[in-house]
Parts: sequence; C-alpha cells; structure tokens
Amino acid sequence: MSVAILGGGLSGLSAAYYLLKSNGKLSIRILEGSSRLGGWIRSNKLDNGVIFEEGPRTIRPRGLAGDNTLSLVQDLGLEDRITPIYAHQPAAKNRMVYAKGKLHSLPSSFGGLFKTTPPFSKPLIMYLLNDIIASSKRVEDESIYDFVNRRFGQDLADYLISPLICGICAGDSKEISVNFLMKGLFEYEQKYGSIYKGLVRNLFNVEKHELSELGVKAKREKWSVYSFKTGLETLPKTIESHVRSRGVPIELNSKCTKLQLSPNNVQIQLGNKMVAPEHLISSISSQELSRLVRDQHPVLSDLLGNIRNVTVAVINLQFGNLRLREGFGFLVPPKERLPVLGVIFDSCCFPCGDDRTVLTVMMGGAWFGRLFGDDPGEEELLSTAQKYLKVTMGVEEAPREWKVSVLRDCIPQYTVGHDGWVREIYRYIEANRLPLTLCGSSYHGVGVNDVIYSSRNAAESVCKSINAMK
Ligand SMILES: Cc1cc2nc3c(=O)[nH]c(=O)nc-3n(C[C@H](O)[C@H](O)[C@H](O)COP(=O)(O)OP(=O)(O)OC[C@H]3O[C@@H](n4cnc5c(N)ncnc54)[C@H](O)[C@@H]3O)c2cc1C
Ligand SMILES: C=CC1=C(C)c2cc3[nH]c(cc4nc(cc5[nH]c(cc1n2)c(C)c5CCC(=O)O)C(CCC(=O)O)=C4C)c(C)c3C=C
Repeated sequence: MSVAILGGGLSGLSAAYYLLKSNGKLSIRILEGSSRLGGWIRSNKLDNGVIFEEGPRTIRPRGLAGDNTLSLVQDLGLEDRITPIYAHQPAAKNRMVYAKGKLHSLPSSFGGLFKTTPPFSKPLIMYLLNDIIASSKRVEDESIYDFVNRRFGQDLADYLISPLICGICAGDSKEISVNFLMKGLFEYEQKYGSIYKGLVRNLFNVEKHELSELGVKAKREKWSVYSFKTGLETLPKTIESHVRSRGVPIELNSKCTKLQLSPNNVQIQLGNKMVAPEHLISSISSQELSRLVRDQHPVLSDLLGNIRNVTVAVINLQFGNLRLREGFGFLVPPKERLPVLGVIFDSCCFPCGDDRTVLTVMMGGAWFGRLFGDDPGEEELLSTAQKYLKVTMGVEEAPREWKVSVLRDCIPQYTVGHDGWVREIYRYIEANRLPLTLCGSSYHGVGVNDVIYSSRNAAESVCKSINAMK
C-alpha cells in the first residue's frame, strides 16, 4: 500500500514516524511544498550562538498528548538534549500581563487566590465563587469570553482569559469557542448547572494514564515546560533523520496545487507532475486543503474553509544586558488596544550568557490586517516592536541583532462552531469513502503535543483500515 503525506512540518514528519512504527511494509513519501522541513518550527542560530525561535519555543510535558511527545522524544534518543524550565524557576512561576499602564504578575500559588492583585479588583477566589450563584444557560457552543464572563465575571474574561487566548492562538477570545480551552468546564455547566457542581460530582473520576519513563522523570523533577539545547527545531530535524534513514523519500519544493479524491483514487497535482498514491494523509492547514479540493468537493471545501488561520509578526531581538523583571514574559489583554500580543523573555527562559538579553515581540494575530494592512514593511514592524518595548518595559536601548518574520496564516482559530465543523468534515470523508486522513493543527488542538498526537491517530487509523482490508 502506498501512502503520501502532504506537508513536511512537525505533523507530516510525525505521521511518517508513526506509519513506520505501525507498519514497516508501507510505501511512504512526504511531499513538502517549500524548500525546507519543520513548517512553523524554525530555530535560527546566530553567529554568536544565540537562538532566535521564530515559532514555538516550549512544549508542555503534562497530559496524555504531552506524555506521548515525551515517549517520542525518548525513542528518538533526544533525552539528553532537553532543556527543561523547572516549576521553581521564575520563568515558570512568573507569568505577567500588561494592563492599565503596568506589568502585573499573575498569582502563581494557592495563597495568591486570596489576595487582591491588580489588574483584578478583588481576590481571584471571589471571581471563582461567582460560579456558585451564576445562573446557567443552555447553549450548543459559545465564545470563551462569554462563558467566562457569565460564570466568573468580566475582569477574569478581560485580564486572564483574553490574554491567554492571545498566548495560545493569537486569537480574539470573543470569537474563540469555549471548547478550545475549557471543554470540560463548559460540559459541567451544561450538564450540572454550574462548574462547581460538576467538579464535586466528578471529584473521583480523574482519568489516569500510565506515564512513559521520561514522563515519570518530568513529573519527578517538576518540569513546567521544556525545549532542546539546540532549539525546538531539533525535534523535526531528528524525526527527519529517523524517517530518511528508514527509506522514506522526502520531496521538497513539491507544492500540491490540486487534489482529486474519489473512492480508491488519489491524484496529487504537483505543478506539472501528478502523483497517485493509494491513500493520502494531509497535514497541511484546513484553509490550504480547502483550496485544493474546491473544484471537486465544494461542500467539503466550505467546511474546511470555516477553520481559518491568522498571521503573526514575530520580532526577535538581542540586546546587551538589560535589567529585566524575571519571568516567562507578558501578554497584553486586547482590551488595552496595543498592537502587541505579548513579549517572551527568551533569555530568562533559556539563559544565553550574562551580557545578552533576548526578547521576542509578537504582534497581529486576529487583528493583523486591521493593524498592519496586507503587507507591512520590516521597518514598520521593527519600529512598532521597539516603540512598545519602551512603553511596556522602558527598554530604550537599540538591539544588537534582530529578525523580523511575518508568519502568514500560521495559526488556526477554533471559533464558535469548530467542533461541529470537524465532525461534519469527518462525516463527509467517511460518507464519500475518500482515501484521506487528516492531521495537523486545524482540527484537534494547535500545540506541538496536539499535532504529534493527531499524527499518531492518523497513522494508526490508516494502518487499521489496511489491516481490515486484508
Ligand atoms: C508564533 C507561534 C508560536 C507557537 N508557540 C508554540 C509553543 O510555544 N508551544 C506549542 O506547543 N506550540 C506552539 N505553536 C504551535 C506549533 O508551532 C504548531 O502546532 C506546529 O508547528 C504545527 O505543525 P504542523 O506540521 O501541523 O503544521 P505546519 O508547521 O504548518 O506544517 C505544514 C507544512 O505543510 C507545507 N505545505 C503547506 N501547503 C502545502 C501544499 N499545498 N503542498 C505541500 N506542502 C504544503 C508547509 O510548507 C509546511 O511545511 C506556535 C505556533 C506559532 C505560529
Ligand atoms: C508570555 C508570553 C507569550 C506570548 C507572547 C506567546 C505567544 C504565542 N504563543 C502561541 C502559541 C502557543 N503557545 C503555547 C504555550 C505557551 N505560550 C506561553 C506564553 C506566550 N505565548 C506560555 C507561558 C506557554 C506555556 C503554557 C503552559 O502550559 O505552561 C502553546 C502550547 C499550548 C499547549 O496546549 O501546550 C501554543 C500553541 C502563539 C501562536 C503565539 C503568538 C502570539
């Protein structure tokens, strides 16, 4: 059986890894549209040794998907190259928001719940207790902003949840579905009338899963998040070597321009070349897949097109030694109406020498077009980043090194209705018996762990259907 994987980002590479693991006899090829692998993961190493991460920089070790990634990391022999941020370090404990003209640390301990810490106007526990008296409302889906506002109050929606959504999908919490981040809590409200009642009824129903060896170590050593000493790109690069060494051909500069899919038939147009595998795993964004199937499957195309991506401007900067408040960085609540989504203190997360401070300013996301138009110049983005570093942190120094990147359509938005569209997409593929399996960040989670897990599920489902045909 021949399987083609569309896209050589982390999920496409992971799909190849898991296909090999499940069935060594498959003929697998990866078709990547650009001239490099890794997709949005890119760790640019400067001549002075500093690493500018353009996309993701940390991975969460917790949860089923987090542990799955740790197993993969261990299988790839990357254990010794991990660099964790431990729970006791400032980068784990101090997460900040910029609001009302100041940087504020968010409470990071149980005790912190009982104190009034600005920008909140009362102790966090008071917002949480509001859930007990808030009336419930039966809805199919709603925005995470509306849900939190209803159950806990506007302060929490504005100053906690909205910036958090910026720091996970660069999105507008007034558009993002509650199921994106709070599926369990939303289900408790819908089923029991309040979150608190749901928590009490399910106190002993905590799902436990056995941890991998590295998962046990991460738990014992209290890793908050982790990366790799040579940057996060180490992960896709190592998967690439792994799959290449096992004979998987990887075809770069092979952009698919059209797809024909019918039962038992896949035709992939790559410029003026045609490839016809028996099955296709698509790891590209739903937005891109929507364009490729539009002529033949307009209904599927519309469903896929509902899941749109937003653009983020990433400005990596290296200074001499700046005296910073220690922490992971800060996020800016959209209510503040600044053009900045947040700033990451890279050199506090992963120190790179006493005389160097590395920061990353991220801008745009759901507001990119409104703020910067279609095609802002590098200078405009750099000067905006510098202007707001001065406003928020008082940084007046000029950077010694910098890099401006515009990540076009880099992150999907799970807006209200997302879960329903994903169900419809799967139903369409099944009803029309299309030889197509989906993975990547458009459907079941946008993080590194989610996309690796989605690739594992995709690969296992392909192998299962092959076995069923035997
Ligand atoms: C700014 C930013 C910060 C992030 N930070 C974090 C973080 O800290 N932690 C975390 O867990 N996650 C983070 N993420 C999310 C993480 O980067 C993604 O989950 C992950 O990189 C998605 O990988 P992917 O392979 O699914 O998609 P992609 O990286 O988009 O890969 C898709 C690949 O398909 C190729 N392709 C596209 N169209 C075609 C075509 N027509 N034909 C052939 N090939 C095609 C592309 O060139 C690309 O290589 C961040 C994302 C961004 C943008
Ligand atoms: C503090 C500043 C942060 C900025 C600015 C930021 C931007 C940003 N992040 C994503 C996507 C993801 N980030 C993820 C994790 C994550 N991000 C921050 C902080 C900032 N992000 C932290 C502290 C963490 C770790 C959270 C934790 O669990 O401890 C993830 C992974 C989420 C997961 O489920 O694992 C994603 C995805 C984008 C697109 C972005 C651009 C503005």
